[in-house]
Amino acid sequence: MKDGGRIAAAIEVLADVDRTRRPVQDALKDWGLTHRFAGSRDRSAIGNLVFDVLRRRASLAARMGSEDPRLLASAAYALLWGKGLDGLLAALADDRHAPAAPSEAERAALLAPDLPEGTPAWARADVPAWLEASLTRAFGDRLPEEGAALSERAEIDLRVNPLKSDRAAVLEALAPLGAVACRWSPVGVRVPAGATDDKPPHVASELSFKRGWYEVQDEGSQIAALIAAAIGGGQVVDLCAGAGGKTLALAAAMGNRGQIYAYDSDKRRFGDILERIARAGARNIQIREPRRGDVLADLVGKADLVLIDAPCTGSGTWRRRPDAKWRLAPGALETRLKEQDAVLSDGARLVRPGGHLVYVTCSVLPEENEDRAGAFLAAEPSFRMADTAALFTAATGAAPPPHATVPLAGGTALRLSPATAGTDGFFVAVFARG
Ligand SMILES: C[S@@+](CC[C@H](N)C(=O)[O-])C[C@H]1O[C@@H](n2cnc3c(N)ncnc32)[C@H](O)[C@@H]1O
Repeated sequence: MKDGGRIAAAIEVLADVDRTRRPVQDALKDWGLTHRFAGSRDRSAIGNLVFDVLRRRASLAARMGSEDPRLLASAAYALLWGKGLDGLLAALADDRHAPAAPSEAERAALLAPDLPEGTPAWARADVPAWLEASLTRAFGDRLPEEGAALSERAEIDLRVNPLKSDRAAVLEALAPLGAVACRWSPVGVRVPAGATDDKPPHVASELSFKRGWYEVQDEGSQIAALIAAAIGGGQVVDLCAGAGGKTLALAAAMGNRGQIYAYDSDKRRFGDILERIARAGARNIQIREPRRGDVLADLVGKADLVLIDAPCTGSGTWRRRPDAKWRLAPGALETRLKEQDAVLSDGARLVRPGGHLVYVTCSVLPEENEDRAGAFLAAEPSFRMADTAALFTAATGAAPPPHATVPLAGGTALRLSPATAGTDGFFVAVFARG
């Protein structure tokens, strides 16, 4: 396929997502099934263009004065892919499957040096209008740059598994993919995402992955697990274990010593956790499946450390799931807040006196983060806020990135973001039980 046809395909997929409100991955997959002539490079280009439009949807729409997928995809091709108006016109002229060329007024919009006057801050920052106040609370006058960084294409981060390998070996094995060491995580490796029609690197098909040398895990998530591990303690509960991303990171950081109890209230979320544990060579993980009755009753007041990787809106991961950014609704946020309070209370009872609770979200919204931490401290007077920023330094050997430290109730929490840390957005708060 030529670029004109790829732009037309991206428009079709975007229109499908607008019409059906279904996840973009499903729409892309269906497009692929009904257009079998498209090669894998074409599919990558179409997917990349669709995702790039979704990342910048609000600012592209403000520029073009319309949400018409034809204009959004054309603008993304010309402006985000660096082809310019001339490159766009050439691609459209070169392919009979291409969409209509832009009108005179549309061309002027594409060439304008800035967004139209009066474009609201949320559209400039490419965040949902209803979250502008909340994100301004989080980022203050840095909202434009934080929003822009949340709208970039993300690299792929890997966590090296020291139970099976080391960072030098993984860097060597993945040198053909352009792998480099991560900035903060001592076990982090970063692989570039690629540009325009590049296929995303398929790190899971490498032999080194199958040997258990690394897992795919954002550096922010690695840091959260490293902070928990830096606290120390042999009896650890991972209360929201899901498929075990943080469980495995903890097992590795603990050198297979101690005991990690991995629980999730929804057993379907364990997914392929057993396979992952086996591949990683982790031997200190015990899975506690939810059943009738309290399957954690024997751990009440016993845990040195309870990790709560809480259910959240995922607003810190918008780079990877840009359609979720626009689908998120106030009702879903309200539901997450209730779940977060509930799971914090579930976790608190497990912590022994002198033990710690680590609260983590992959969200940057204060409602899910410092507000939940404040509500927790008010509800559980035996806990006090610890110095999470100091634990960041203990875990990484570096001071936290600028703007990441959140002073809170006499201690500190951390808000990592793509703009400040180059990671997904994460919040980490450590509480100590008196
Ligand atoms: C952010 S995900 C966990 C991701 C996982 N820790 C990882 O690193 O791959 C949150 C998980 O919390 C679980 N969850 C929600 N409420 C819970 C509760 N009250 N108790 C335990 N798990 C809960 C959800 O089922 C979901 O799997």
